[in-house]
Formats: sequence, structure tokens, C-alpha cells
Amino acid sequence: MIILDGKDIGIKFDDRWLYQKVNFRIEQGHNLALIGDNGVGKTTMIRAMLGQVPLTTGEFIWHDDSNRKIAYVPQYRPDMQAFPLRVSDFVGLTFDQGLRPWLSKAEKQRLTAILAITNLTDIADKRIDNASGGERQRAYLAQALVQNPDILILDEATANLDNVAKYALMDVVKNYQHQYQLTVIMVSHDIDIMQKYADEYLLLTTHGSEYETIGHLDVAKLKEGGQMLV
Ligand SMILES: Nc1ncnc2c1ncn2[C@@H]1O[C@H](COP(=O)(O)OP(=O)(O)OP(=O)(O)O)[C@@H](O)[C@H]1O
Repeated sequence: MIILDGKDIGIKFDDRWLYQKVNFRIEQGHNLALIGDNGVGKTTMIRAMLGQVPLTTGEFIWHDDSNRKIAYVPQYRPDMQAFPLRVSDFVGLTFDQGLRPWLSKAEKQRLTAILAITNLTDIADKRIDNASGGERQRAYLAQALVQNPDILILDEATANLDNVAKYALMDVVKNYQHQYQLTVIMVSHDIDIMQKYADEYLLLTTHGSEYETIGHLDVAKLKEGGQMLV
């Protein structure tokens, strides 16, 4: 099922077009890799999908339930997570508890299930500031998944992780995605990661965009253009 059609999308800031006539679609349960040079406007495209940036031309046509939940995993930065919290408390922070200081039974069950899915059960009581980079990033992923999202945005979520940690993170995403029909939008500069996990790609450039299944990605051309890290 198609959940979003992007039709002739164009975004201009002041007198500068980031891109024009961008066409793509997002299918439920698929992983779309959003790629392009630094500063081309990938984050802006995501913000526009979320309604935070107005389009200059074109439109987004959503076909799914308007109550869709969208969760976000940021890029891992070693200096970012110095919280004196247990991993399980950190993951549970995203529950909307209102004024209630404790977790409900259902929330506790959800938390336990997500800790297991993200392979964090064994370190649930460990302090997050003592966890490894890969563990911390899986905790961010768990924080996103615990909200039971329809769409997960990975914003260079595997950048700065070592090879073992980045595949461990993406394997969790892939398994969850297939089990729960989660739709993933993944901003990435990592060719191996996108070839292994994406279904389609949207390449943004100032002089045109490309939307295709991942098998059509011209890796040699991308490397030539300096757009990819690996
Ligand atoms: N609200 C705004 N007003 C004016 N210019 C903006 C605004 N938001 C973003 N920009 C500019 O738009 C361009 C695209 O930014 P964006 O962060 O979307 O790029 P990106 O492709 O995600 O970059 P990176 O790969 O470095 O994260 C940048 O030049 C940025 O400075």
C-alpha cells in the first residue's frame, strides 16, 4: 500500500531552490533511503513531509490514517548522552504519561518487549552513560519503537558507529519492520547500509532527483560525485 505520494515537490529558501520537480512515493513496510550531498536538503525534505516546512511547489498526498505516529532516531554523537539514567528508564522516557509518575502495566509490558527486540534486556539496569556507542544508539532506537510508530525516521542513525554496531542496529530495524509493517525513511551516506536495507532510494540534487528501487542505484556515479562515505 502506498502511504505517501510526493508530487512535483520543490523547495526554495529566499532566492535559492534546493530542488524542484521531485517525485517519489513511500510504500508501507518499505525502507526508503534519502540520499544526496551535504546541504542538498534531505533534512528539509523530511521536515516538509512532517508539515514543518512549507513546499514552494507541488504537494504531499498521504493515503494512510491521519493519526499516523512518526518516531525519529538522530545521528549518534559520543558527547550527546551523558544522562545518569538506567537504559530502561531512558527508553521509557518517551511514554506520554501525563502527570502520572509511574508506568502503567501496559507500558511496562511494552517496555519489556522493546528492550528484548532491541537486544537491551541484559543491560536494562546499566547506566546509559556507561553503555557503548552501539548500545546507546539501540536505546535511542528503542525509545522510538516503544511509541509503536507507523513511520520511523533514521537520520544518519548509523553514522559514527563501528561496523558491528551499525549492522546490529539495522538488523533490529529490519526485523521489526518486517514483523510490524513499519515504514522506514533512512537518511544515509553509507552505500553498504542502503544496499543491504533499503527498498527504494530518493537521490536529491540541485539539478534533478532520482527515485528508483535500490537495485538501480548507480554506486560508481555516486562515489564519483563524492556523495557517499563508503
Ligand atoms: N528555514 C530555512 N531557511 C533558510 N535556509 C534553510 C532553512 N532550513 C534549511 N536551510 C538551508 O537549506 C539547505 C539544506 O539543509 P538541510 O539541513 O536540509 O540539508 P541536508 O541535506 O540534510 O544536509 P546534511 O547532509 O549536511 O545534514 C542548507 O543550505 C540550509 O542552510
